[in-house]
Amino acid sequence: MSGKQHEVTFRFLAQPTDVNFGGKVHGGMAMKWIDQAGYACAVAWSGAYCVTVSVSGIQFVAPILIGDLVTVRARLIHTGTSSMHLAVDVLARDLRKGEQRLATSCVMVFVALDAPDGRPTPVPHWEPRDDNERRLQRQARELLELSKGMERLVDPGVADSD
Ligand SMILES: CCCCCCCCCCCCCCCC(=O)SCCNC(=O)CCNC(=O)[C@H](O)C(C)(C)COP(=O)(O)OP(=O)(O)OC[C@H]1O[C@@H](n2cnc3c(N)ncnc32)[C@H](O)[C@@H]1OP(=O)(O)O
Repeated sequence: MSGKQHEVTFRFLAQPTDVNFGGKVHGGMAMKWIDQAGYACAVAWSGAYCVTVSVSGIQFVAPILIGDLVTVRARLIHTGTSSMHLAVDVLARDLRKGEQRLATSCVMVFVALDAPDGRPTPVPHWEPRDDNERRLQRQARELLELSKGMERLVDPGVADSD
């Protein structure tokens, strides 16, 4: 069934174990949910084991509180040969008031592997279907160029410096 499902949504309640001393969900917890939803979306699209290679432009725009209904939505916005670029949004709803707000968003890149410790393997091609998806695909390509620029800033000797 690879190449069919381009979107995955998780829904659950924010729990006391997810929050910090201020009563707000830890940024790291939100990132874990984002990684899991992105992983599920990438595996569903590719039909292969996938690894995270980058997370870009992560923004924490509103807090998530205990008891909020959390929605994590990951959707495909670009495919390369073995890579899948996903927009991931985290929404929080106060169930007493019914108001939903955007809490966190980012763009992630996953790569499909031919085995859990294997090499990159091709994924089904994804085509945008409307102007909004074409805009998101353009942004994914721009972020990829920025990401390549960041890679050039990494000191290749850093792994030997300890
Ligand atoms: C047995 C089953 C177990 C199941 C279990 C279930 C567990 C259920 C819980 C799951 C929870 C969540 C799980 C999340 C998954 C992880 O968290 S995985 C852990 C974190 N990630 C990693 O360890 C990945 C480490 N990186 C690598 O191993 C290597 O970089 C890779 C990914 C194999 C790529 O190797 P490479 O030599 O760079 O390959 P290369 O051919 O040059 O590039 C491949 C593609 O990557 C792209 N790429 C490389 N670097 C970048 C970058 N910085 N930015 C953008 N694109 C990039 C390239 O553009 C290329 O794209 P395409 O042109 O093919 O479309």
